[in-house]
Amino acid sequence: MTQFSETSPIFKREEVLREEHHPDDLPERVDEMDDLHMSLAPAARGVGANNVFLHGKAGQGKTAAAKAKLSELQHHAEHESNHLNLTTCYVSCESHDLSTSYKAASRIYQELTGRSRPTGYATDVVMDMMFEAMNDIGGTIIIVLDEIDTLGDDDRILYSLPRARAQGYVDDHVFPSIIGISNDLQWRDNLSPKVKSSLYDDSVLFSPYDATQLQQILRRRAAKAFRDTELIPSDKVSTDTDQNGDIVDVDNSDKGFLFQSEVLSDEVIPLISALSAQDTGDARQAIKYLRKAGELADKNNEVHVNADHAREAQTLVEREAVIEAMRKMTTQAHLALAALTALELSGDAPVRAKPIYGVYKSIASKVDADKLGQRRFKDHLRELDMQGIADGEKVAAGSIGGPAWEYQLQVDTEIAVEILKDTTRFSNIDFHQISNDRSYS
Ligand SMILES: Nc1ncnc2c1ncn2[C@@H]1O[C@H](COP(=O)(O)OP(=O)(O)OP(=O)(O)O)[C@@H](O)[C@H]1O
Repeated sequence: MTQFSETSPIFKREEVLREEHHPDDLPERVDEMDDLHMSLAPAARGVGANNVFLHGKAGQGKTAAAKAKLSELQHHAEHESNHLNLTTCYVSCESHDLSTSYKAASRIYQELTGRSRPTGYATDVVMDMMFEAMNDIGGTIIIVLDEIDTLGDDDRILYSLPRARAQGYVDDHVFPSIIGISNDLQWRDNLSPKVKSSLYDDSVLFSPYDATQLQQILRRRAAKAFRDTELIPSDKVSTDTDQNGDIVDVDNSDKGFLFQSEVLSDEVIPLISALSAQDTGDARQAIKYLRKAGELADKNNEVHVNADHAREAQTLVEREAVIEAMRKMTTQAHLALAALTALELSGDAPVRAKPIYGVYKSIASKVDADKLGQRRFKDHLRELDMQGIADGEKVAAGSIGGPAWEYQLQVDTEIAVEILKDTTRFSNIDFHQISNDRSYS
């Protein structure tokens, strides 16, 4: 039996590699932080911040930048300013499932007042309660709405909140504004012109990190998280040390820091950075790979993290992401997955789309779901392929001509069954029985 241990040969402070760690400095985002600074600067002058929209792909530091800049402003309000009465409020629309203006307004009300979320009122009433709470607080109020696209088409709050002063929803002594954050560019483009013009006075684009920037981010984290790993100010480094390539910017000063680690082999951070940069340039993903690589070494009681750990970490993290994607799929996508899973269990995969469609229709009847036509059903198979859940391969055309495709699962069949059975609709389905029942196809 493996014993639990209070110490690790690898980690010093592994929590630094978790999502809840908030960096104070983001030297790779100096320009974006400057833009954000300009948008918030009017608040320091007592006239309220501009509304600003931060956009860019996932894991590009949008949330981290907003939180860091707001804490700078908060520090200014508390220690440097005589007049700035500042209230900030961070709301994650996705985590709290804020898919309507009603839900968003009631959550903001809760955050501002500390009271419970109002329920059972009309949307207008809850919006009024939110504005009334702002009147009670007074001064500059900056609301961060993260994953703002969760609101979908219900854009009422996005119209009312940024224009609250102009519309007279709040008193003259109140200056509310929004920092909206989204990685869904399509959603932003589809906003009505009315909302677009009121929601963002300013907008800041966060473009994907390249491999060099990711290396810097990882080295700063690694120096805090791993044992015998540090950043040494370059003016304190003895001249006979080889400084090639590992100088890290820590706090936007001109002073570089030399990265040294007894635990991470030299290739680990460049490899992880290259893997993540080739993919989406997502810092969250890169940090996850680094943490997982450390955990793998730790699990084996090894004292060094090497490139093999990093590669295995990537495989494991990607697999977890696919599983997460499977859980979040729509009913129709789950039905397509269910049909392919049943055929995988019966040993019939790789299998063409037509027999999968037959099994799909049978399962759809069994769970009382709508049945799509064959063409739209095939879109779902292609979607499973794109998400890495299934593998589709073009095979020789049938006698009538045209390309034919064969599909097989890319994920472990038992995992697919487990995830489907977690979905209420499929909880009573016996996939092993379906796979034995030839009448399905
Ligand atoms: N320049 C940076 N320096 C240090 N850590 C960073 C940097 N950029 C991002 N991170 C870290 O990467 C992770 C993801 O960043 P963040 O949540 O800010 O991204 P995001 O752009 O808001 O992504 P999403 O749209 O998916 O929410 C966080 O752990 C954050 O601390």
